[in-house]
Amino acid sequence: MEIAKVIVDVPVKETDRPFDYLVPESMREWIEIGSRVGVPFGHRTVQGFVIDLVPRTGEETFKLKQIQELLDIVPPLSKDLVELAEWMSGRYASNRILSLQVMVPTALKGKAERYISLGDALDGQMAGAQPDDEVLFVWGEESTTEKVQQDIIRFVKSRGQVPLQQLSRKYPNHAALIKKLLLGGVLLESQAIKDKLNKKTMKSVDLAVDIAAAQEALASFPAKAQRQKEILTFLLEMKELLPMPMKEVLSTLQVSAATIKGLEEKGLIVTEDVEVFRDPYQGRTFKATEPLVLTDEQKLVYDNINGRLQEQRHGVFLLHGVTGSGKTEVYLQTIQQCIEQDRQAIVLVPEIALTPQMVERFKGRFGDQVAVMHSRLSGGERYDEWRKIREGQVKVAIGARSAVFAPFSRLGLIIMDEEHETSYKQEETPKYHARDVAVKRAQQHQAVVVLGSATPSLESYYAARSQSNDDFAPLLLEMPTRALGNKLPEVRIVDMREELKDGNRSMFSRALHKGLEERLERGEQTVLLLNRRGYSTFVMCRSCGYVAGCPECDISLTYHQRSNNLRCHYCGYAEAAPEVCPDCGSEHIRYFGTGTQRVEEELAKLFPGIRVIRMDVDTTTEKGAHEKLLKQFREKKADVLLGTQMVAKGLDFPDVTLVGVITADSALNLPDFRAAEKTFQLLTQVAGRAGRHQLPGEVFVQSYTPEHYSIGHASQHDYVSFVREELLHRRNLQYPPYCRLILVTFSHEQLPVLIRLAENYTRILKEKANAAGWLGSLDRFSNDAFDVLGPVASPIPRIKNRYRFQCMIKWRGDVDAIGLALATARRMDDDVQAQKLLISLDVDPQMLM
Ligand SMILES: Nc1ncnc2c1ncn2[C@@H]1O[C@H](COP(=O)(O)OP(=O)(O)OP(=O)(O)O)[C@@H](O)[C@H]1O
Ligand SMILES: [Zn+2]
Ligand SMILES: [Zn+2]
Repeated sequence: MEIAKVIVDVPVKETDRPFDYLVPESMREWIEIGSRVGVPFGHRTVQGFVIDLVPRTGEETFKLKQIQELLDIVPPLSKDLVELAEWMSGRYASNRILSLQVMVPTALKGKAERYISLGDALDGQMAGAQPDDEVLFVWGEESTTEKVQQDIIRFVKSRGQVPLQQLSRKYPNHAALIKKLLLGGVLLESQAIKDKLNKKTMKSVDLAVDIAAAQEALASFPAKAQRQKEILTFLLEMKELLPMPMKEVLSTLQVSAATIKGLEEKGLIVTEDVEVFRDPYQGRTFKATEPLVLTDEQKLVYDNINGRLQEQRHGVFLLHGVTGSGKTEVYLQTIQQCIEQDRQAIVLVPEIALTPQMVERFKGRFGDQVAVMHSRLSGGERYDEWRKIREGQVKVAIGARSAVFAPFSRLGLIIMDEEHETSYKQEETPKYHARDVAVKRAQQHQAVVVLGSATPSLESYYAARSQSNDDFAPLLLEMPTRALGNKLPEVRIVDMREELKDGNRSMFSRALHKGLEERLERGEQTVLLLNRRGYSTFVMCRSCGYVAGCPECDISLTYHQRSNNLRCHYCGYAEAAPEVCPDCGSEHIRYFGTGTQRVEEELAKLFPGIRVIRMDVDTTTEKGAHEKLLKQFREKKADVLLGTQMVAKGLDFPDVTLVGVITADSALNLPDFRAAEKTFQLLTQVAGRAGRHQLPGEVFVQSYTPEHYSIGHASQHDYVSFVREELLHRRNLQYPPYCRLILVTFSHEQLPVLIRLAENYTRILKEKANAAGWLGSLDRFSNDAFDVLGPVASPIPRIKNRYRFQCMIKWRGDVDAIGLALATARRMDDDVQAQKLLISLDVDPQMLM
């Protein structure tokens, strides 16, 4: 007997370690690292993942319990994913079970029993079988694999669906073979019959006899059975494709269901329900595309990446290519190479950019070899896509963040488009960043990572420039010009303070108004961006652009309506909300608020008859809505596409010649040290939507602080100057990439208890750091550093009746800050138990609010 190390599904600290279970003899061949099992735990049975198997030494002092059941035949996780989960748990201070679970589709998390049925790859397998041969596999009999295989197939076929447990009991010594059949699609693993919802079946037609018998029957058919003869002939012709969907037979031959029934009664064919993969893109045709001849710039980049790919050696590239430089074409051709090596590729895109246009480009080039993992897919659809990946039916997986766990076995390439996007960071535990996971996973597979963006994150760019960070130092590749040779659009900044001064109280400046008018006359299109991020939270003067900021932290203060004061969410500084502007004395100081709906109304008022498509959270909640709206816009059923961040990314519309940004500053004033970076990125991206094809583009950026460097550099499309200036700020204030952050959030129902415990935590943390000899504060010139800010009330100070406090750890170098933060949290276990304190760690947080 062997011992399995199992991580159980009880996500509390006490159980965050492997437990030992005996592997019963009957499961020995079936259980592998990555298997999902049911094990007794306390008084109940819980699920768990096998993360290791060790031989039994016989020295166990107490009686170990046995694994009770095996939940899937093919383990949902492979050994490398189990290792990755372990790494992730350490890297992001997450419970192991949560790290493992994030890698498997939700459909697999349920308790439903697994069943085995026949898959649709059966044709070849059944060709030699004699369906009426009654010799069944006999226990102990010497037999060839071939024979066992036929036997298994016949067994499953005769029962329709066989519970997994039953199959493993009947064939205890043929686990490898059954797994092979499952991976080859000959057998199919599915949920219990009771949740039929999860499975889609199709009425199909198959031959009930072998080919020779069918041909024989055909030859001796009476002449009057012409229709039946046609069907049989057709099925024989299509024998490789059997079973065929009934619908297809009916429509191709124009025969009736009754005729098919007649043949079935003769025992020549069978009709049955066959499970089909739900293809969410079914019925949509994708125009096939051919590789384009690369421009010189593209070629250089491509050669670099491909060189590493051919060596089958790990490497990370940061592709900095301006909007429209043709990054996608480089991705496509690199993927082609990867496929030709018989390896597989993952393409990560921000959820928001997972538009049909993006999918179309990959489906257009690689067709059915692409699986799409979209969060809007149903659980069942996602499960199907996941299975296609695991079974090697597809070569490319495209999806948001979690697609980084696509269960490919021969991974060659991971592409991360728009690598700067914050949505690559998961906000729930495990709070992983897909970029780090991608790099780690690629390391395991000797695969290549390509991080692409027109506006790389400062962390990535800095790492590439300085080559200092050893576990992540990408090689920098640049594409500074557009693939089609056209210029980047001209960006004009409109000073909204001047507009107000001149009596224009509208949300549209005169220039943008005129621009819109011209587009309407010429029948060209406009994209309008309303950056809603951060609205209503900061205080700004409409006369002079003054924004209330923290004197200590260089971030804007957040307005708190209830207490009518302004607070800093980093250090806790607070002041009363001003009545008049402290800078210019104007009374036009207020907290900001406007919405897409208001813009839409204003547009209708100013331009009667204007056709506007509004795209924001309200109009895109429905499945497929996003896609429908974009399609309408592409078909020129509207003059204006108005929306939030959603309209800024990845869209390529030839007739868009005007882009307007209603208020560029709104994100600048968030209490987030990345505010300037985010603003720069957004402006650059949205400006990049204009003039991508023949027609030249024009961009108006409306702003109350036009002198801000993020706006100025974005208008010049000058990434490098922006970065230089931004890095200076980051260095002065000691923010990433000059250090790393850990955000520790505490919550409790009682405020005084919370404050005491949060203070305890920070005190212990500081003491330990001191004892370890790490510096107390961040010195600009020290290599190792550790510092703690806070605790202060969280930006959202109470959620669901729990008060929240937080502290921020800044660290750098060889100090084990993550370990210390976690150890300190665990040391407070008693408090956690007795007083219901919750502590959550966010390593490298993206959201500071
Ligand atoms: N080698 C090429 N020859 C001709 N056209 C090309 C070539 N490469 C790209 N294009 C075209 O240039 C346009 C811009 O390319 P693409 O959308 O891939 O740029 P991108 O770098 O991904 O831009 P963004 O960051 O804005 O999404 C597309 O219409 C694309 O078809
Ligand atoms: Zn003012
Ligand atoms: Zn502050």
